[in-house]
Amino acid sequence: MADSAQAQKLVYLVTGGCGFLGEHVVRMLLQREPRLGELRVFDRHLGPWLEELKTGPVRVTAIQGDVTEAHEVAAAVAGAHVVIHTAGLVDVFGRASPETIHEVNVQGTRNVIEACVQTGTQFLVYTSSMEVVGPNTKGHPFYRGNEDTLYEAVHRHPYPCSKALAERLVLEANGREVHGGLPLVTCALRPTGIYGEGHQIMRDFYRQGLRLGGWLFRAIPASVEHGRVYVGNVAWMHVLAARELERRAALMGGQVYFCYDGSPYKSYEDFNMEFLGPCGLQLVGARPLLPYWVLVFLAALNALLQWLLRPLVLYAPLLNPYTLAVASTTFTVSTDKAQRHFGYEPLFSWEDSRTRTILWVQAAGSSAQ
Ligand SMILES: NC(=O)C1=CN([C@@H]2O[C@H](COP(=O)(O)OP(=O)(O)OC[C@H]3O[C@@H](n4cnc5c(N)ncnc54)[C@H](O)[C@@H]3O)[C@@H](O)[C@H]2O)C=CC1
Ligand SMILES: C[C@@H](CO)CCC[C@@H](C)[C@H]1CC[C@H]2[C@@H]3[C@H](O)CC4=CC(=O)CC[C@]4(C)[C@H]3CC[C@]12C
Repeated sequence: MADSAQAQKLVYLVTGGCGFLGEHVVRMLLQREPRLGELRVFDRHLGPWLEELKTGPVRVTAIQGDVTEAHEVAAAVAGAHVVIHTAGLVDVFGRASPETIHEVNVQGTRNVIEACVQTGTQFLVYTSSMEVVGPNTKGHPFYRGNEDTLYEAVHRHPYPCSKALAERLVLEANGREVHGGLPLVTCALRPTGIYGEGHQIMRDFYRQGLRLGGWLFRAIPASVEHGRVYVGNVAWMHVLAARELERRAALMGGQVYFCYDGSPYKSYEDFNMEFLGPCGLQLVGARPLLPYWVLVFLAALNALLQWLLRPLVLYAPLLNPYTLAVASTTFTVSTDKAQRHFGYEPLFSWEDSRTRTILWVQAAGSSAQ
């Protein structure tokens, strides 16, 4: 019995499998999941890199679809053993409307859950976010917190609101009976700010620095610490969680886990300089060059301009009241819950993660010129 279970080949579905994190999850599954028989990659926009994966020993099926369309999700989920749901609209810059963010992140997640229930898929791993917890609207620091740390989670921005609602749906669905009579087993992983190969904001900072002659200017005090996590380790945690959900259903079902690794706690800007520095950029100023109230004013001005210009053009700069609040609030995680529950250890050391990211930034920068 145990032998036949071990020999069984499994069908995995990764929603959002062509995104920044999703691509790493897809590649990690192919490298590190020995029981993988078929890998379905579901995304609204399929990447051309998927073609090269189709020549390997595992069947890779690319499915162009929209998580907001229940029938498309149900068709993709049917027959899958495990779903890793990373698809989401990551927008804290006001590019999409609050309704669209809600539709993709909340209704999309509801569709995934219902598809599991209808088609008999038993295991669901959801990519949540640290934003479900905070920083809150009051700017309270979250210092070396874990999954049990008490924190006043109050959100107003559509993105964290949507992630919190979706996470709740996923956790509440744990234990629901799926088609065939077995219980659904779910868990949610909460990455902090992810970095690594494919990180668009890092690339944008690099290009901006190049345009400014190699300089970036400090805006946030170095004392504000952020916990960041390497994308390869986030992907690895997804693969392990998905694998162990079956064996450890009673322990892991309905649980949340922060995604963590050995990346150092630093301010957002100082952390980025770990990669941008070796690529030739310099961060000017030991302290912020502008007083905080000026940044608050500029962020508010950007929000006003975005609102005024919306009928004519999309104005969505990096700085707005929400991104300023997140960047200016300490949020660091210190936990071993994933290690205790399913044996997670980071696959990539900080040195490896740093080197891989630097190489990617260098390549991304040169391809831009
Ligand atoms: N980037 C970060 O620092 C963090 C991201 N997360 C979460 O990780 C997940 C992945 O985020 P990223 O890879 O950074 O974003 P991303 O934007 O690179 O990837 C999201 C993927 O979902 C797809 N997608 C979006 N709407 C869709 C729809 N309606 N139907 C089907 N596919 C759709 C996109 O095409 C994209 O490929 C998201 O759920 C996000 O909330 C959580 C914590 C931190
Ligand atoms: C004030 C600027 C001066 O240089 C810096 C602005 C940086 C911001 C754009 C980023 C600072 C913190 C980031 C967020 C954080 O890493 C947590 C996140 C989790 C998610 O689930 C999605 C992305 C993000 C909200 C991330 C977005 C960019 C920042 C706000």
